Amino acid sequence: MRFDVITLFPAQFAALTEEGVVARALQRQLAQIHLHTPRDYTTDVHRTVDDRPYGGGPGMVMRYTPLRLAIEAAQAEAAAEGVQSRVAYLSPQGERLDQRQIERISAAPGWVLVAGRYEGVDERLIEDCVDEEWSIGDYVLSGGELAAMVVMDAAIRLLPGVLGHADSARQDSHSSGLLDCPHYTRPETIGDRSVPEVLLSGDHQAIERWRLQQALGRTRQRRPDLLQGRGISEVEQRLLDDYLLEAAR
Ligand SMILES: NC(=O)c1ccc(NCc2ccccc2N2CCOCC2)nc1
Repeated sequence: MRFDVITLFPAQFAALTEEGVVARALQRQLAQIHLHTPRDYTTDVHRTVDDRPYGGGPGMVMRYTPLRLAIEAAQAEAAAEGVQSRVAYLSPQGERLDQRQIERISAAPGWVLVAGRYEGVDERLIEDCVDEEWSIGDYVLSGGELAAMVVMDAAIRLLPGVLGHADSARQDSHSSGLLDCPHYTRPETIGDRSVPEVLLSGDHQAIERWRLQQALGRTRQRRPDLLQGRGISEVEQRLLDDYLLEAAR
C-alpha cells in the first residue's frame, strides 16, 4: 500500500519513517510513504502557500493552487505504479475514525493524505480534490501531520507480514471489538503483587479463557458502548457474569 502525504513539514514524518514497526515495514517494502510539500508547486519568488482569510479574522488559510498541484503530482506518481489513490483530508470536521475505518483504509491500494496547517485550507480545494475527510478525535492539533501519522501507523501495522506474531488477527485492542486484557512479564512478584496464577499454569485453554474474560470485563466496565455495537455470545456472557461477580466481591 502507498501513502502520499501533502505537508509543509515533511521532517515531522521521521517519527514514522526512522524507527519502529512502520520504519521496518517501509524498509521491507510492505508499504510506501512519499512526502510532497506544496511549496514545490508555487511559482512566486516567495513560494507563498498561504494567504489572509476573506472576511477577515485571525490566522491564515492554505492556498488552493499549490495544494491542488501537489495532490495531482502525488496521484500521478502513484498511478505510474498502478495505484489509483483517493484523497483524504485530516481535519477536526472529518468523520471520526475507529478500527473498522482503519481496516477499510488499510485495505485500499493507496491514499493521498492532505495535512492542513494554519487555520485550514481553501474550501474549494476540499470540494474539488478531497474524497474523504477524517478526524482522529474531537480535539484540535496545530497541524494535520500528527493525525496523518496516526492513520498511517494504525493502517500499516494491519498489513500482512508487518506485525511479528503469526496470528495477524491477534486479539489486540479493538480488533476483536474488545479492550485488551492485562499483560505481565518478569519478575513474577513485584512488592506484594504476583502474576495471576492461571498465566503460570501452562494450561493454554484456561489462559485463553482468562484473557477473553478479562477483555470482556474491562470492556464492560470502561467502554460499555463497545459491547453494544459488538454483541456478546452466551459463553462470553457467562464469563462476563463471573467477572462481574468477582469484581463486586
Ligand atoms: N482531530 C483531528 O483529526 C485533527 C486534524 C487536524 C488538526 N489540525 C490541522 C487542521 C486541519 C484542517 C483544518 C484545520 C486545522 N487546524 C489547524 C490549526 O488550527 C486549528 C485547526 N487538528 C485535529
